[in-house]
Amino acid sequence: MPDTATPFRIGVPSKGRLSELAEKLLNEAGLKYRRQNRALFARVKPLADADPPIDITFLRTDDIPVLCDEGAIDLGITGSDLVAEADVANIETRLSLGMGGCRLAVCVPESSPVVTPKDLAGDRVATSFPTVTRNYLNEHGVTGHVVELSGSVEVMIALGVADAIVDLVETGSTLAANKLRILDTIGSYETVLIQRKRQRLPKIADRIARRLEGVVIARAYTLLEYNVPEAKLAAAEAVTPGFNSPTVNKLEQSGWFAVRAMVKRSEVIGVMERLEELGAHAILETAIQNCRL
Ligand SMILES: Nc1ncnc2c1ncn2[C@@H]1O[C@H](COP(=O)(O)OP(=O)(O)OP(=O)(O)O)[C@@H](O)[C@H]1O
Ligand SMILES: O=P(O)(O)OC[C@H]1O[C@H](OP(=O)(O)OP(=O)(O)O)[C@H](O)[C@@H]1O
Ligand SMILES: [Mg+2]
Repeated sequence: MPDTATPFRIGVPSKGRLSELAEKLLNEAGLKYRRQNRALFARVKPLADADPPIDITFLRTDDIPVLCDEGAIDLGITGSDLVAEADVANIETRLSLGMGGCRLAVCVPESSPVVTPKDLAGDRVATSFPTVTRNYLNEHGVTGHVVELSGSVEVMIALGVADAIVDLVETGSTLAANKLRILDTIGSYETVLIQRKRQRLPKIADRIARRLEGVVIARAYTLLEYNVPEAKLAAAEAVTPGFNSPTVNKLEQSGWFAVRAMVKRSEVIGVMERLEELGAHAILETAIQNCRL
């Protein structure tokens, strides 16, 4: 019998760049809460009367994978880089949340003679991602000394503590400011929803994941509507295939069709220009607040 007395716990970052992003995402998915000063929990209305209460649990971002693995929280919002670093067995990624994109890179001074990862042999590598770093060095058959730190890794070469670093890169401005260059990219990461492999309350977890998925898709897509002559309809549908398929309706004006389709936000300007070139008229873009597909 599942333990329905214990609240359903969602671990979210208590501070830092992901904290507000996570709160906004959960709010848009209908999970609204207010954190009282520095409280550890904030209660959300249950999704259904019979459900246990849902507690948003405010944690260090890097602790969320471990606490999910230990069963202290049922779902967690954290960085997939931190999931890789935690390297725990009982969790899985349920959903990419379309935010917090970044890379983990091996970086060396701009003036360094190092050209390939093998040139790092015997070097000191400073990082706050020791597990990922050791795995990377092993994969490349390189023995190096990993200097484990909790932050401000980018200054360790200048401090004479390291010959290279493994750190997160988003815009590259920290590297430039410290006269560092990327030797190799270990991986790309983003913010994810994680869950225990054996869910305590799977129905609630599924419902929350579906709500978040609706918001994530709505943020990534926009709705495009336009009118197009029959002769160009097939070409236009190829430009706007939609999430599954476009909606097409005959217009009163003979030989013309109205098309409505979801288009990736990142592509919509180019799509509108291609439709215009095809002879489409009344091309309208509408934001999608939420969706279920
Ligand atoms: N430029 C970035 N620097 C650090 N983390 C980033 C960056 N871009 C995205 N992220 C994501 O945010 C996570 C770090 O969030 P977290 O809140 O722990 O640290 P933070 O926002 O850097 O705050 P602080 O480092 O001050 O604790 C990373 O693990 C990564 O998934
Ligand atoms: O490529 P960029 O856009 O410069 O971002 C990467 C930098 O951002 C993070 O540091 P953060 O700002 O989180 O400070 P921290 O070192 O205290 O975590 C990360 O540790 C890098 O140093
Ligand atoms: Mg940081």
